Amino acid sequence: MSADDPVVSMSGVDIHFEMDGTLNPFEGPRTVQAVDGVDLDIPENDVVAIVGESGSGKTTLGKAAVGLQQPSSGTVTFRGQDIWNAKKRFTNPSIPYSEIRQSLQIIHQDPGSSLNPHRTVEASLAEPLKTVQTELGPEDREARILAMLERVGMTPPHDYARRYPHQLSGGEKQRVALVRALLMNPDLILADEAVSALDVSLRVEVMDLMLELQGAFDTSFLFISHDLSNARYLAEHADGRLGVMYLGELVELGGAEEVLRNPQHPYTKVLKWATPSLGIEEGPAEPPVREIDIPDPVDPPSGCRFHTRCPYATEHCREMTPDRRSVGEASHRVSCFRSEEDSEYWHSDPLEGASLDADER
Ligand SMILES: Nc1ncnc2c1ncn2[C@@H]1O[C@H](COP(=O)(O)OP(=O)(O)OP(=O)(O)O)[C@@H](O)[C@H]1O
Repeated sequence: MSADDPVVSMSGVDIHFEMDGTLNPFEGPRTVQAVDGVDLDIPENDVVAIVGESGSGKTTLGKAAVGLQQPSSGTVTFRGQDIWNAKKRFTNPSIPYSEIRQSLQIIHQDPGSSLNPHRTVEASLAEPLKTVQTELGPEDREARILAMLERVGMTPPHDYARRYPHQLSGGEKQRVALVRALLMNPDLILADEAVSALDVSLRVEVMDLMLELQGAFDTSFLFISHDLSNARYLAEHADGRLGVMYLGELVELGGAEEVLRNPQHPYTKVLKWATPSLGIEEGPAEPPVREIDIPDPVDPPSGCRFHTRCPYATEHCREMTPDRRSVGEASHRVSCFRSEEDSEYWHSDPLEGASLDADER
C-alpha cells in the first residue's frame, strides 16, 4: 500500500455468471458475460459516472468496485490491498476487510428498501454507527446524526430523526441513505441509479447535494446511470470522468466534457444522439446504428461487440477485438479501430449497411 494508490483499482476484471439452467430447462446451462476486461482506477476525491443501456453491466461493475461482487478473473484492490484476499481468513492483509467494507459505501435506486420500515430515521442511522464508532456514547451518536441530517437539509433535524420511512418523501429517503453512507467516513460511495426514481425536478437537487457533500467530505463517487444527461450533470460539475459501457465492456472513458464534446466510440455517439436534452448539437434524424436491438450478453458478438450495430463496422471489427487506446487528452481512452490510424480496419470491407465514412452519408 502506498499513499499514491488509488482508492479502488480494477484491473482486467471479468464477471461471468454461470446459469445452470434450473430456472429455465429449455435454455440449458449458460454463461452471462456481465463484465469483461474492465480496467478502472478511482483515485481519491474523484467522480466517475458510468453510463450505458440496461443490461450493459453497470450495476455488476459497481458492485465489484465496492467489493460486493467477486470478479471471475482480474483484481479489485482498495488502496493497493486486494479486496478478496483481505476477505480470506488465512491471509494477513495490510488493510483489514472490515475497514475496506466500511470505506466503500453504496446508495441504491430505491432508498426505501434499505431502511427498516419499523425503525425511526435515528434508529436506522444509529445502528451502523454503533458497530463502527464504538467509542461514541449515545449522546455523541445522536449529536452526529442530528448534525448530518441538518447538513443534508433535513431541518429541523429532531423532527426528521423521529420519523419512520413512510413519513419521508423519495428525496428525503435518498438524503437519509446519503447520511448513512457518510456516517461511515467512506472513501468511495457507489451511487447506483440513485436519482433515477426521483421526480425530474428533484434529481438535480439530490445531485447538487451529492456534489456538495463530495467536495466537503473528499469522498470519491462512482455514479451509475442509464441516463446520459444525469451522468453528464454529475460528472461535469465535479470535473470528473464519464465512462461508457456496452455489453459488459468499458468502451470509452475520459473527462466528461471531452468525451461528450469529442466522442470517439460510435456507441457513445448513439447515446449522445439519444439524449436530446443534452442540447449539445443537432444530430442526424435517424439513430446512428444499423440495428436497434442490443445483443444478448450470454452470447455476445465476436470481435468488437458493437459491430452488429455499428454504422462503420467492417469485417475486421467482426473478427478482431480492439485494444484500448489513448486519444486526444491523456485520460481519454477508447476501444475502437477507428482510433488507430494504421489499423487493418481501414483496408477491410464494410459490413452490410455500414460504411467507413458513415458520417458523410
Ligand atoms: N446474479 C446474477 N446472475 C445472473 N445474471 C446476472 C446477475 N446479475 C446480473 N446479471 C446479468 O448480467 C447482465 C448485466 O446486468 P447489470 O444489472 O449489471 O446491468 P445494468 O447495466 O446495471 O442494467 P440495469 O440498468 O438494467 O440494472 C444482465 O444480462 C443481467 O441479467
